[in-house]
Amino acid sequence: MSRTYKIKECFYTLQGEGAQAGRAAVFLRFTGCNLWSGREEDRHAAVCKFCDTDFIGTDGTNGGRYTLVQCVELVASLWPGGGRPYVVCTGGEPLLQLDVPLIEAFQAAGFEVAVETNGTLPVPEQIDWVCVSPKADATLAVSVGDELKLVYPQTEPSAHPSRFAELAFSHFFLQPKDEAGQNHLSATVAYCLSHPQWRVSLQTHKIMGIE
Ligand SMILES: C[S@@+](CC[C@H](N)C(=O)[O-])C[C@H]1O[C@@H](n2cnc3c(N)ncnc32)[C@H](O)[C@@H]1O
Ligand SMILES: Nc1nc2[nH]cc(C(=O)O)c2c(=O)[nH]1
Ligand code: SF4
Ligand SMILES: [Mg+2]
Repeated sequence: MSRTYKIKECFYTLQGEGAQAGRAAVFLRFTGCNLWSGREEDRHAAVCKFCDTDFIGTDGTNGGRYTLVQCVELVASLWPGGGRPYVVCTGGEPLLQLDVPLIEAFQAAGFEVAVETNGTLPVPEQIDWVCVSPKADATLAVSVGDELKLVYPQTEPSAHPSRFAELAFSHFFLQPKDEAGQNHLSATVAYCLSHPQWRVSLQTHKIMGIE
């Protein structure tokens, strides 16, 4: 019996964030994270406290347990044809499950493979686009990638943007923290104006009203 991947949900949408914002993509959301259980009652004690995502279980759109072949079939079935097929592996923390055989199987099916990771786990070099989003209280294990996308502000000094500015990324983004009753946009704009290495990343899917 071959291994299975636990998938929360899988859907076709536009990448909302970062340097690839606006690009059509199949999102594959893996179940589970190493920085929060995903349960509201644990949020205050979690390493990562501001998460905007439900990544528990397999009950979302197209969720379930999939073998490698089934996973690739699912993702490929959601691509409409044309363009450059693109799959964004997210979660939860996708690198708890995403492995080299699955990455290479997506690529063999014609997909470019992206990952959204919290940067605490090693990143397989086969991945085509690596987005790292460091978290204040988690040790950063990744210092190279395509984009570093820091949720801002995180009040802890360990997550100040200056801590990441010298790392080997091609793009540096500050993404305003989406937090009930708070507006972090003006602080994000102000930091980017005074530190031009950084660009603003808006969560444009939320503005557009898509997944
Ligand atoms: C839900 S996470 C999943 C991938 C991975 N665990 C990570 O943290 O990068 C996807 C992206 O959403 C960002 N994010 C999570 N909660 C957010 C919030 N409340 N406001 C803005 N961005 C948020 C994360 O930092 C990450 O860049
Ligand atoms: N449209 C869209 N873009 C995204 N970029 C990163 C996301 C994520 O949750 O990882 C996300 C998401 O959930 N939806
Ligand atoms: S590391 Fe990512 S998935 Fe995990 S709790 Fe934080 S934002 Fe959510
Ligand atoms: Mg999201």
